Amino acid sequence: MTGPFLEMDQLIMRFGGLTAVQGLSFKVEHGTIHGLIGPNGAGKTTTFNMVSGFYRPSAGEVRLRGEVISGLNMYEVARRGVIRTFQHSTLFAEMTVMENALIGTHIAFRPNLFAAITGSDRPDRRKARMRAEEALDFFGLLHLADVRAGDLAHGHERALGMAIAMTGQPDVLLLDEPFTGMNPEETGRMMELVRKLRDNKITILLVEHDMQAIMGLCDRITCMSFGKFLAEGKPEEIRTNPAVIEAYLGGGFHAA
Ligand SMILES: Nc1ncnc2c1ncn2[C@@H]1O[C@H](COP(=O)(O)OP(=O)(O)OP(=O)(O)O)[C@@H](O)[C@H]1O
Repeated sequence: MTGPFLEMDQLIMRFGGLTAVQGLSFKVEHGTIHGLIGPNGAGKTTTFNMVSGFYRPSAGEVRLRGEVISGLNMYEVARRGVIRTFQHSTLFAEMTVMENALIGTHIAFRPNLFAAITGSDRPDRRKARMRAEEALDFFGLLHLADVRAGDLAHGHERALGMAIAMTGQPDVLLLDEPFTGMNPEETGRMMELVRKLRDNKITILLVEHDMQAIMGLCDRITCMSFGKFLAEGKPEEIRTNPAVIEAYLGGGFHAA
């Protein structure tokens, strides 16, 4: 691999007259947990959407291992190993935990109608089930495999969202506010799991408002404000950066 692992280069996103992201550049190193922070409306979610292929940038590029991935659709981006979770739950409430996890595996195993008719997709289906079981086990959900997703406790629901993303075997996992609505115990447990993902060489880009979680988890943090790059550094550098503190003033920056 030459150059940085994941690179955002001069990203611009315009919505009509509003420029939500204005020339944002930063790099994410392989195997790290990289935080993206900024006050409300700074452009974090829009940036995520450009990285995951949900939005095509108005200008600029996202590169993975030097290959341009911006402009590809979400499915193509996922096939290259970049998979996101959503801020709000997108589970199928009426389906079981296992069924939800199996849906995630379809990102990796392109469903093939012909193979399904002839039965030649059976090994794939077995592999998909193994992968789904592995992901559920990793997130401590295997014992809940037959429970309706809609009946899960909030912490388990968020964990299932991550397990679904993991069944796609990402190299890069984009986590959008994974700790929202979690109690401190659930947050602590989830932080441990995110560290374990990093131990397994998965690169994490994390948007999160819980500053304690961000500061405790991230190797590096990029802070944006009004759609622009503001600062980058290690958690302790960001916590004490005057420009970052200023950007958050009035917005409730409680860097523990
Ligand atoms: N689809 C859209 N159409 C028009 N404007 C949008 C759209 N999505 C976001 N915006 C605007 O772009 C700006 C950045 O929004 P974005 O959601 O990316 O910020 P954020 O940093 O994720 O905020 P928060 O922390 O509140 O989630 C905001 O002014 C928002 O209103």
